[in-house]
Amino acid sequence: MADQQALKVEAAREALKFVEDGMRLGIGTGSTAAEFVRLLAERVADGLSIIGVPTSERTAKLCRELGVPLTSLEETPELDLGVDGADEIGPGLSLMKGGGGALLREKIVAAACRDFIVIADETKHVETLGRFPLPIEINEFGRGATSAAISRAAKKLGLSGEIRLRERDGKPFETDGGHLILDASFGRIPEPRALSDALHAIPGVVEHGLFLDMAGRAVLAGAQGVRTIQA
Ligand SMILES: O=C(CO)[C@H](O)[C@H](O)COP(=O)(O)O
Repeated sequence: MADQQALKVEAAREALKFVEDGMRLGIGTGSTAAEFVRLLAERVADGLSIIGVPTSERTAKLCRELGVPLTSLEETPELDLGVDGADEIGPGLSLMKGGGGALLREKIVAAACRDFIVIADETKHVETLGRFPLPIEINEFGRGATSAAISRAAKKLGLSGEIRLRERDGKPFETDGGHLILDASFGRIPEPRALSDALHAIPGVVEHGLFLDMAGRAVLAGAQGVRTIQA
């Protein structure tokens, strides 16, 4: 089996072909997006002129270290192309994201992009979303009530499972925006749009990791090579 990190590099390399001189880019978070940043930095060092909005403090740090010029959505509210990884890629290029905890900024940046490409190794391509727990970013205040409301809303859609507060080093994981993350192990999510709408209706839910109708293309790298799927 091809090395997974090498496949991430191949997907990132393919996505780089869509980057043109002068573009304003949304730059994703995670190990696959980091490979994209590394390759992008090489092109920038060779003279490519781009400007990027990072989707996390982690990505911003990597970009600064490698000399990728950055801007913000305040200075540059409209972007040409976003490139980011995903935890799962399902039917119609529906995505599950947020494994790295950056889902809120990732979604804001993706929504600001005219075109959005998701890059991944083939193992992320699934028939139905839900193998991976769904990350739900919530406000700290009232987190117990928010979690209970999520559970009730999910049940109405026939979904159930453990909803667990994400922790790091024994403490609640805090996002770049100062929020918390619940990881909801609902299992298969046959109707992600209905779940997305139900979650958005709950006070205390800041955002969730279902990215629907956002990706225009998926670049998937597997042992047989790299393929691109259009939405
Ligand atoms: O959504 C994300 C971070 O919030 C990542 O894109 C997702 O978790 C995939 O990460 P990786 O490329 O490391 O597998």
